[in-house]
Amino acid sequence: MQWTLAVPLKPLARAKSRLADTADDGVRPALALAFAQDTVAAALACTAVHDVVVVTDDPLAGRELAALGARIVPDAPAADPSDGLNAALRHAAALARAARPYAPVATLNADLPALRPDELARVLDSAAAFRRAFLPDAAGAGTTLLSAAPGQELRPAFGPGSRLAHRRSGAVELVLDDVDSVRQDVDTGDDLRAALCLGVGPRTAAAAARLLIPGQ
Ligand SMILES: Nc1nc2c(ncn2[C@@H]2O[C@H](COP(=O)(O)OP(=O)(O)OP(=O)(O)O)[C@@H](O)[C@H]2O)c(=O)[nH]1
Ligand SMILES: C=C(OP(=O)(O)O)C(=O)O
Repeated sequence: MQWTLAVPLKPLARAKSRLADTADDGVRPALALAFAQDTVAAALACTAVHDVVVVTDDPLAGRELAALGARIVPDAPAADPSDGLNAALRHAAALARAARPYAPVATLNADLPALRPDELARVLDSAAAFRRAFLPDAAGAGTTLLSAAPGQELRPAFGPGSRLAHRRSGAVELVLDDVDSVRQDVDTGDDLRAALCLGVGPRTAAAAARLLIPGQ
């Protein structure tokens, strides 16, 4: 099955605020961009992926991710600004549906710098059996991927506790071995160290080397 992926990315100056103790304001935007570049490059290299739509209002990230082959769309105006992420995802999913009505759609967070194309393919192949499905993040409370089969609404419920929210919404939780790279999002310094242990993409490796993280 050939999926369209919607990848949301917050403006870089505001992204990854929980990494402030690991990466200060001067370097965090570049680190957030590196995460997104490695995520999108791995997604585009996945055999199950037809195309990647990045939803972002950040001009630099838009240019860099378009250069990798992603389509860039701006965030939708959100009625509730605290729900900007879910509004952005509904907007991207609607655009994806308009372009490819019979294709399955999935969202993928932009902070998966260790993402491996083969592991993403396994997750998407499993998701294809369900109307809606999701993958919990490595920490266990969040979500890194939410999928919707053709004809199904995505109904994203990202935010704190989204694993439970997606489960309660009727989406099927995917329970898979050996897909750590799709689950390892990076919110904190510990997450970044865990991702480095899995093996990150080249842009994140270069950006993290500049942080001089112990143990690298
Ligand atoms: N387009 C868009 N993407 C968003 C928005 N809010 C969050 N995201 C993206 O959604 C994904 C999951 O968000 P988080 O893991 O909380 O990332 P974050 O908001 O950069 O991190 P914190 O500042 O630490 O909360 C990441 O890829 C973010 O860039 C938004 O309002 N618009
Ligand atoms: C927005 C989310 O990301 P995180 O929990 O990583 O902030 C989520 O998992 O729903």
